[in-house]
Amino acid sequence: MVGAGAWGTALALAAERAGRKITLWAREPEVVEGVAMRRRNPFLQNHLIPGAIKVTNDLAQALKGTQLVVLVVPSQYLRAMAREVEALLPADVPVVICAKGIEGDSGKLMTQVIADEMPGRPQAILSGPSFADEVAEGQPTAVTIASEDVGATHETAMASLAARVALSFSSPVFRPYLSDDPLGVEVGGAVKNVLAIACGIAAGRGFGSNPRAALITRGLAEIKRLAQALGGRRETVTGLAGIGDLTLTCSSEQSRNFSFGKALGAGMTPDEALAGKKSVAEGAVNAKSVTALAARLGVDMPICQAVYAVIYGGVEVDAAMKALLTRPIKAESRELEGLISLPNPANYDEPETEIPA
Ligand SMILES: NC(=O)c1ccc[n+]([C@@H]2O[C@H](COP(=O)([O-])OP(=O)(O)OC[C@H]3O[C@@H](n4cnc5c(N)ncnc54)[C@H](O)[C@@H]3O)[C@@H](O)[C@H]2O)c1
Ligand SMILES: O=P(O)(O)OC[C@H](O)CO
Repeated sequence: MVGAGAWGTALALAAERAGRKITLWAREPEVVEGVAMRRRNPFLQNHLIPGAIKVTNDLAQALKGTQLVVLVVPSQYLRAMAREVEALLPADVPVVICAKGIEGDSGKLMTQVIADEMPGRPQAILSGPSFADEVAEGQPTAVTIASEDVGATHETAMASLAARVALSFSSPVFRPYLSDDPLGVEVGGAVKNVLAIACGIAAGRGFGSNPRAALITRGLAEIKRLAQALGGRRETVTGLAGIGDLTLTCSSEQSRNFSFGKALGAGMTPDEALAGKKSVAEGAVNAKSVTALAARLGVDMPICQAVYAVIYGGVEVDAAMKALLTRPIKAESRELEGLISLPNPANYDEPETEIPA
């Protein structure tokens, strides 16, 4: 397990429950010390880590003899980490990507980052609605594991990397589903972080259930559009890694992204809301990469753009909301999308607030 933040640690516990032998690689000496001496990780404080899980900050030692590497560092660090791992790992050992994000500078998906840095290496992606704390606690959780080699037949699916990874984690409390659409799976994971910030903002502003339901539903339409533009399938977006994760993170204060948004909605600046946080609110980074990628592909993602405008454009929450709600009236269905655009009378008295792209 390369990365011993909350999620790497929870996945180590899940795999240990599934009977695997785990070595946890941690970047921070205090994490190694905490796990080795007290069986506690400061990133996931409430859970005892069984002695069978080894911990080290020596990457070569962690990778020695391993049959599967699970990469669990945040998306902005994945490229550098993959480069380090690649130099130490035999070519045939597969990797599982667990980061949810799109790379800032390049706009690349995590699978593309791995293809750049670990060319030819078999890769799978694990995503879905899964708070680390609940997985660590052994609460029932279902995730999606995707790899391109799942194929269309029983034989190819059974022999796929996704199936092998699923067996590595599967236990009576952790149920993986297989997918052959890594792209659709990862777009869901990256964009839901930004949408969770939007829902947090609405909650922090004091709004209730109607705005949240609207943001989740229209946010899902944004995920679908981006996934499809990149070659993923709309259908994948209705699965655990799409609507499942979106529903989870948009409705719980356990989500770091939702909580970050809530602080913004309550009036904090982005810097104030992020100050002193050891854990990641990846959507804050992804608001930039998602909107840049959408602009490059010509994909309409107004909610993500509004979040970007609040975090980076200095746009006030109320102005961003009004701008979203008073856009031209459009059709909801896929078939009519793009055909209808009515001037919105709700916008008649004031010029529309610009949401910078
Ligand atoms: N926490 C969850 O509930 C959860 C669930 C599913 C997926 N994820 C995803 O897993 C990934 C890891 O998140 P997390 O929750 O474990 O993180 P975390 O916030 O708990 O910990 C931060 C992690 O970032 C690492 N880090 C900090 N600076 C680094 C650097 N320069 N280079 C490499 N690593 C560095 C730390 O070592 C630590 O592992 C994210 O992409 C997240 O979206 C998290
Ligand atoms: O706390 P968040 O918002 O990073 O969400 C964690 C996981 O991605 C939930 O599936």
